[in-house]
Amino acid sequence: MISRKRRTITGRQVSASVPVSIKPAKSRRIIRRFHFLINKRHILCNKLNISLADNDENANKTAISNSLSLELKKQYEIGTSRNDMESYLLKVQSLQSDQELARCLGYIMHQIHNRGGLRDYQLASRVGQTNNRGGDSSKILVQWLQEMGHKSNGLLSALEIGSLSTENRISTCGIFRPVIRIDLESSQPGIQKQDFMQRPLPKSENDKFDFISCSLVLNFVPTPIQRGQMCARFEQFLKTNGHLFVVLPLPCINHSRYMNKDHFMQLMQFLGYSIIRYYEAKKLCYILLRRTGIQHQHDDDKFSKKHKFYDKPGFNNFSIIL
Ligand SMILES: C[S@@+](CC[C@H](N)C(=O)[O-])C[C@H]1O[C@@H](n2cnc3c(N)ncnc32)[C@H](O)[C@@H]1O
Repeated sequence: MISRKRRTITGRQVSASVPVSIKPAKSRRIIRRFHFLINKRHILCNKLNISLADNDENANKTAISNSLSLELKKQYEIGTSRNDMESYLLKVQSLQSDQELARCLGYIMHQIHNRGGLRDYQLASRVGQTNNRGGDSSKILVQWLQEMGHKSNGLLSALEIGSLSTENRISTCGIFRPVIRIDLESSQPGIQKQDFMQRPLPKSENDKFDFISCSLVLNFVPTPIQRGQMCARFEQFLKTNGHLFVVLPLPCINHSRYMNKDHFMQLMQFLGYSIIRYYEAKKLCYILLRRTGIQHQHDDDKFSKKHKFYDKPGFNNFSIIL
């Protein structure tokens, strides 16, 4: 159970202190719906030749208003005819006219940013972090750090990307001070609204972090190239020998045509990390890496292209390209 400020997932008004609980099936539905929207957004942007270099709402609005679209802005700002738009979304691949494509994109933006799509997605994810649903993923990180001899003396700085709560173990364990928490959409005080890809670069080694946590964020990033850009960017925020904690849904690693555990590890080694810990749970995999700065060499196109490792029915297309 968690506290939430504005409304329940069904739209009912609640006071700040009323805890909200969402049944697992409903959480899954919200999360699936959100991934459906960002997937369609990606297809539409490609068809419209709009480059959404990030997930930022304002950047999206700018990209959109520069390119098309009274039609699109109209949909974005007021949103209309839900049933029609939903049926359009199911056939975006076959839509041809820019006007139709722009209407769909505007509708998606409206759903994500104005109709609470991202907010409800975060809420569903936060409910998934409660103890009776497995707890937040930084529990594993803290357990590992304690095994490695780190004490609760607040000597290390941490950046938590995609932060949904100030109460996660990373914030309460006492090992880290400060913990800077950022998210595309701040869901509570203490979490800055910021896109990591737009975060100003540190000016000196001292401004860098000892730890970066990136739990269930890479899979949220819409394209393989943008995921690669995020992986490459961590380095600029990490002190030498600093640690990076990555959590991914297990199917990204064990059920993708274009990714597996070895390939992910080699990609991170190529970027100058060594692997410290790896753990697979039922649904997630947890990886702790240390930034050594020593890059492992590989064939030129090993990470700059997709390589098909498996071609089995039901596999997904998760990949990372540098
Ligand atoms: C599934 S939630 C995961 C949250 C939490 N870290 C966890 O482990 O459950 C993904 C979050 O990552 C955030 N996110 C995605 N891309 C981001 C970026 N470029 N910068 C900051 N936050 C980002 C999203 O807004 C979303 O709240």
